[in-house]
Amino acid sequence: MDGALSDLLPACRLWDHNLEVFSAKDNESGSHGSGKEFSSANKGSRGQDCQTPRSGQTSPPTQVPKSSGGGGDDGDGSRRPPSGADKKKLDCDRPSENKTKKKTAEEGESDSAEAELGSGDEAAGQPTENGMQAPNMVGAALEEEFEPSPELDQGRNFQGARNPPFQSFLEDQNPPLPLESWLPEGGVVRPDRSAAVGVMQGDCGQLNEAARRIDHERDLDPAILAEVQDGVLMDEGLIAENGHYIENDQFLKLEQIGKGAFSKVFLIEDNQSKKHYAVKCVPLERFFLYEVLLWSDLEHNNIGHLRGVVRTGSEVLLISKYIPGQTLEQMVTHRVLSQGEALKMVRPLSCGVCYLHAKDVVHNDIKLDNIIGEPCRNSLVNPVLVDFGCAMRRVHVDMEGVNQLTPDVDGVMHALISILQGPKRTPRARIPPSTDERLKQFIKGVLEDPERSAAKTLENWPHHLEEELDSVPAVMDDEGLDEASIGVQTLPDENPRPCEPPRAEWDICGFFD
Ligand SMILES: Nc1ncnc2c1ncn2[C@@H]1O[C@H](COP(=O)(O)OP(=O)(O)OP(=O)(O)O)[C@@H](O)[C@H]1O
Repeated sequence: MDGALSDLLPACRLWDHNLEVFSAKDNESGSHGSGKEFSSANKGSRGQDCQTPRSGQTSPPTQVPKSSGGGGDDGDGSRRPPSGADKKKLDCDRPSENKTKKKTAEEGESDSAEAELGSGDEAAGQPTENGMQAPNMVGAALEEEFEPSPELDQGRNFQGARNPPFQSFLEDQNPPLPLESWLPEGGVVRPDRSAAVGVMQGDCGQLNEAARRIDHERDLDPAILAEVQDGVLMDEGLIAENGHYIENDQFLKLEQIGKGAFSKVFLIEDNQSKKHYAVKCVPLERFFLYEVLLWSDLEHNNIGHLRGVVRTGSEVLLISKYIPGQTLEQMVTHRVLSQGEALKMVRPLSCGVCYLHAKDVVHNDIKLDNIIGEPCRNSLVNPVLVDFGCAMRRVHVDMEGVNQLTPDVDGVMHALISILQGPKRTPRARIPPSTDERLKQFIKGVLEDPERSAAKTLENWPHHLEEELDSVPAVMDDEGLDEASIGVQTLPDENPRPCEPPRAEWDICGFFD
């Protein structure tokens, strides 16, 4: 591995160089690209702390995407809506938009772009053959808001276009470099202005396109946003009507089933199909484009399925397949699993993680809270990984001393240990050293190899170990099991490390040496 790494050192520098460019762009614009390649996405964008590595964990360099289009960063990486000053700056950066507004004012017409644009459009708001609403007054206003400007067309608010030193650097090159050459492959381009506005049935590509559009829409006047929905549904059980997917009209909210830092998750029922889905409601300013781009084409038994994205007013609904059951976090507080059971649960989880890695997606936030235990026919549960808010695209250039899959390997190990610790969560509970060594070996083998398919993972899984450990209790109970025999150690109370993996023993980073 070392050899391969040193061979790649020149490439590392290239990557670092690109990182600078991406960081500059992202910091300025908050346009996150297609998720094709980037160093590290994190929930910093939504004010969460997942960029903080777990103790002792080596993490890839972190960049904090900031609010797009003039929105700011609160210092903690969280997004906030554009302030007055931001908006002013944004206005300066959008000459064509200013021009339009100025023209409107000069003509003494209504302040509202809708009024100006809507007049004479007789077909406005009428459903078309495909059930979509024809561009109406509001749609026209949206288009007006998206009046093209060179930099927006090349990659929204592209840093180079508004940064004179950077632009002159490009021009100074011999031959001069076009701005586009600095966009990452598949970088965010402005959505097609003729794209329909409303909610439609579509495929994964259309869903991603809608997500990009929604990401841009955060800059729009809330009054305009309130008038029209936008989004794509890609499940036959989610049925939009006349470009709408509205609570009570097209679906019913049944109950709240989860809560994130900035979101609430509800169980909904589609009014026509009567099918159930989970809907994560995120304020538009907290909408994280990468979450959708990286999640939308994932189809695996152990990965949640994104089925639709809809913006309603200033809220974005991420609609996914509903997974009945508790999170593993909730589960382990009520059940004590044997080591074998825990291992059986980690097996399909590892398959899901291998599937992700084979698709170059690193989840980056694997923990019991983000794994839902779907009841199966046998008494076990099928673990399903959700929440792609921290996910990142793996870059195919190695970084010095950092394996990009480490956070996920670490996450699976941590999950396994947390399951084994069970309800008691003794600060330093751990499995017996002999088992520890064997587990380390196969989890290392299974998860560090991005080429390994999920099927191969299953093939190589040490089923014998599961059987062997089936009868071995995972935690000491209140009656006081023999601590030595199950390898549980408890640190003194003054030094508690709840929910922390015992790093020294697992030495996960050491796997990659
Ligand atoms: N598809 C689903 N089916 C059932 N429950 C779900 C589903 N998706 C999410 N949940 C529940 O909602 C909780 C929060 O969801 P999720 O982890 O996606 O939000 P979050 O990322 O924590 O939110 P935020 O990004 O605002 O922090 C989960 O822990 C789970 O209990």
